[in-house]
Amino acid sequence: CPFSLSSRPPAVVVSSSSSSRSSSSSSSSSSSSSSSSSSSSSSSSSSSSSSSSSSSSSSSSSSSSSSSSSSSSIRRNIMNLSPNEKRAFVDALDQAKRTVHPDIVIATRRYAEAFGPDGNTTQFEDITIYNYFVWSHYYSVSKTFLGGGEPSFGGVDFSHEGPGFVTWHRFHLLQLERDMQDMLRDPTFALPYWNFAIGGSECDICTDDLMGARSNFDMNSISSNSIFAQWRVICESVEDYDTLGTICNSTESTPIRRNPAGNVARPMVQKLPEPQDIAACLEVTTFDTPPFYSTSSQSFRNTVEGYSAPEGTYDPVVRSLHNLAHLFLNGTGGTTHLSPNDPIFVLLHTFTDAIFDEWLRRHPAAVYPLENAPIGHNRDYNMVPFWPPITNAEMFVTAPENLGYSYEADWPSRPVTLTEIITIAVVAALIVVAVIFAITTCAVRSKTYKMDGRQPLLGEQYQRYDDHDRHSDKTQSVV
Ligand SMILES: O=C(O)c1cc2cc(O)c(O)cc2[nH]1
Repeated sequence: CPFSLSSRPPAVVVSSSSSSRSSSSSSSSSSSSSSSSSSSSSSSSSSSSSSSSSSSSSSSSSSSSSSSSSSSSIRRNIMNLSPNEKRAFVDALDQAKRTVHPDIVIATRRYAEAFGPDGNTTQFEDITIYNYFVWSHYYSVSKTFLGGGEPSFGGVDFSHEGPGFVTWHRFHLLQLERDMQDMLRDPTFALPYWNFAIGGSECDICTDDLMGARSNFDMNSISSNSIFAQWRVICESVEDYDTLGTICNSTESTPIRRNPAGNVARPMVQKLPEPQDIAACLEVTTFDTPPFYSTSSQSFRNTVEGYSAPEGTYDPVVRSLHNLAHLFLNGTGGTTHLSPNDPIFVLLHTFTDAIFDEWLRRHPAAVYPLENAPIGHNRDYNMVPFWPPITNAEMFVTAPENLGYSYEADWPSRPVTLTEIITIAVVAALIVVAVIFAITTCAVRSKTYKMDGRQPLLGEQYQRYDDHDRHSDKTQSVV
């Protein structure tokens, strides 16, 4: 069982309550059947229970990644949820924000100080399910403390700018989804997604029934009608972490900041990606290319992450797809060490994962780099800070068949190129000419035939008969 979730991330210990999770990366069962979700302490029972995704038709035809029978949860477009389902999802997130994680505690000091000044006082804390989701992302991007007055080293990122970007965030979401399934006692609970590739400068999910509208009083805040206006962020004291060598703890501080499309200093991030950007990205044929970094060209991973143009060409000033959606949010959700504090992070990343899954489906021979990727990003490396160990390779598989979830999604088709338009026009013209030729030929033949049919009975034959008579041997008798 390579990623049983009954345990903890590195530098984190399991609390006494143990849940009996079972999941297998190979068997596609994500149903955490016998989940003991002892939502101890701060759990306030939010009303509704499951935002379980019932049926609902995936609209149109195109290539929707179909749900397989082996999938126990179906991730759907949040805009397609019913009002009750929307409310249930928002409530479930809020419940996760307030429910202490039944299995995990976080380390608040580095290993050297993990047992306290007396060597006997462990420096661990309880943390809520949602805040653990925030903490693990922070931990993966945090700088390395070097001590001795040296500035902390920021050259390591376990979850971005490398092939592990897609696999790391996939497991990150899966862990949250399973924790929430346990909390809700609903193994079919599924995280929805935000189709951020809608172009324009409107945040369609920024409404009070979903992720919170903009406050009327502060451009950078969430409306007080939204439950998310009550949320407080963790991991804000980066200065301390980098200079004192402390680690983010579970202390909550300020409200979420968000000002969609409001970055006046950077017009390029005032608009969301376009649908055709997804189509172009899905056509990039190679999963990742050397140097397996944010400078990679013709790399699907770097394209969906958003350091390349949608067609796959690296350009240092370009921000597209996932990165563009983060930067568009312009606030908590646009800062790497804080971004999951804004719950839009969940929906932005489920959509990024949906693109990854569709790409895997279309490129079954895809290869994940074995070596030469940044630290933590090689195929068989464990992803930091997840525990028990789970490798990138284990998440590089199609979700419906292997991981127990699927996406209900329609994918935009690539716009037709000028060359294709010209080719189509030429072929169409040739067909028209051929049809006209065929019709004309038929018409002429039919006319000839009709004229033949109107030949008088005494025609050529008789003339020939006459001729025959005229030229034949006169000695022959005529009957
Ligand atoms: O500047 C970027 O491209 C950028 C910001 C940002 C924030 C975030 O939380 C991410 O996960 C990625 C990211 N990229």
